[in-house]
Amino acid sequence: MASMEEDGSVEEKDNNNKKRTKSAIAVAWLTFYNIAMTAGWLVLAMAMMRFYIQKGTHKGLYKSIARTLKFFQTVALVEVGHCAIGIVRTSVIVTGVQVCSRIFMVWFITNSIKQIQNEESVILFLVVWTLTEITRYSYYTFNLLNHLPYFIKWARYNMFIIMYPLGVAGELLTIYAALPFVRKTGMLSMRLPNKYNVSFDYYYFLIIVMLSYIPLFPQLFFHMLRQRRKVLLGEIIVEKDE
Ligand SMILES: CCCCCCCCCCCCC/C=C/C(=O)SCCNC(=O)CCNC(=O)[C@H](O)C(C)(C)COP(=O)(O)OP(=O)(O)OC[C@H]1O[C@@H](n2cnc3c(N)ncnc32)[C@H](O)[C@@H]1OP(=O)(O)O
Repeated sequence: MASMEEDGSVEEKDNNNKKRTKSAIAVAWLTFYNIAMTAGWLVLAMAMMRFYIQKGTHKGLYKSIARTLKFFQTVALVEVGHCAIGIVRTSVIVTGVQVCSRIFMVWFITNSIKQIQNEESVILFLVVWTLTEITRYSYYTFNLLNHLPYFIKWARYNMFIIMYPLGVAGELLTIYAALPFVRKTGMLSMRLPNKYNVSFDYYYFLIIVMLSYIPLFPQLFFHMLRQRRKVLLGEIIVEKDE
């Protein structure tokens, strides 16, 4: 009996140790990830400023930062994995919509349609994303290190009130600017007849994507308002199970 109790407590200790080790690994990974992403978006911010100061125009700016942007925005897919395996307390759906819509904007709109890369709306969402991500990833980093300056916390949970609508405006205007090119070229579309017997019109798909902002954006925005109330005002918020 004594030996069983001993075994039990050894097993319990072992489990606790595993939990501690796992969370230590998770914390180490998240700290590394957030520092790398803060650095990445800072590099982007500096590259954009340097370009504008040197050239005095936004024309050509997207092209000059495209590789770095594609890399860091695509890496953000890892965040959906963080939620799925439970190392961060965030909804997979909220993160998935946020990350996928950004990746879609980068790869399937701005990168694929060269004619729109110099639109002001592209610069608008790029500046907004950059400011948002520098704040967000530095918030997570300092939070993990238990040394969170209040102004970063304040910025994380206040800036989105202006940045979110501005970012969405930049994205929607960019998709809108892409529509004539997509219609003219028939890019990424499949017309019948074809061997798969499938028809897909990217032009109408983009219109559906634009319309999907109407139900999805308020949900993301209100999610952030709830987070703001929780973190800045200390309100206890009971989230529905997903
Ligand atoms: C096929 C194409 C489909 C297209 C469909 C289109 C529809 C799209 C419609 C909507 C479009 C939106 C487009 C977006 C535009 C922009 O981004 S504009 C720029 C402004 N944007 C913002 O301000 C973004 C704000 N939103 C968010 O930050 C997101 O909601 C979020 C990224 C999902 C984050 O929210 P959430 O994680 O829930 O809140 P937090 O308070 O930050 O975190 C909760 C807890 O999780 C911890 N955590 C999360 N991530 C990390 C991490 N990387 N490292 C460490 N910890 C992390 C965080 O600390 C919190 O933990 P606790 O403190 O313990 O609660």
